[in-house]
Amino acid sequence: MLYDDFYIKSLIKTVEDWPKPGISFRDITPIFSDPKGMRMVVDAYVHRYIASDISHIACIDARGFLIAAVLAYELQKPLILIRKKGKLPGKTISQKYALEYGEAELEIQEGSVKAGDEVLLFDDLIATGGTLLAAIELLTEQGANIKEVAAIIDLPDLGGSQKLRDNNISVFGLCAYADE
Ligand SMILES: O=P(O)(O)OC[C@H]1O[C@H](OP(=O)(O)OP(=O)(O)O)[C@H](O)[C@@H]1O
Ligand SMILES: Nc1ncnc2[nH]cnc12
Repeated sequence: MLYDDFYIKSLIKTVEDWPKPGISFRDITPIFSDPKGMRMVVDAYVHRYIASDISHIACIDARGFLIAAVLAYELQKPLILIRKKGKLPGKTISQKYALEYGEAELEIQEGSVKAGDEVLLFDDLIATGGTLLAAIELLTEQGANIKEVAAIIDLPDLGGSQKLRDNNISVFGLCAYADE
């Protein structure tokens, strides 16, 4: 199904002053209750990555899991979960970070990637880029290469996608919300 930016944006709802005053929260959950929207988003990523040489798809807790799991299934690639602190059993490596509306800590299981792995890192949204940069640190610390970062929404005014590009990370955002 051909990607239609207008259609996808008609599904994404903006909630003002949530979870904190001053934040315009871009709610992607209606995409998942709309089979056409879900198909359109998944197809856009399948089309982009079907012929690429990615070896793994990594994704970030929690909204990043939703599309990444379907994409990993479609592309038949192993899926690596990067989770909020305290959720993964066994030996983990963790990384603290700041995001648009708070602070948190991400973890990955030790040995989930290795040198030579070509990872597509997926999250739902790029704001300040703090979350993705922390995830990149966890993956590269174990020797993996970040082939590309993909997200449904980019908020370029918050500087995250530029910060990633400044760190030589390739970034693919499906749709963008710049200051309207
Ligand atoms: O670019 P940043 O400023 O770091 O913000 C982007 C992150 O913020 C949201 O995650 P959140 O921690 O709210 O988690 P959730 O997916 O569990 O709702 C979103 O899903 C991204 O991961
Ligand atoms: N403005 C925003 N909307 C939805 N998720 C977010 N994560 C960080 N900033 C966000």
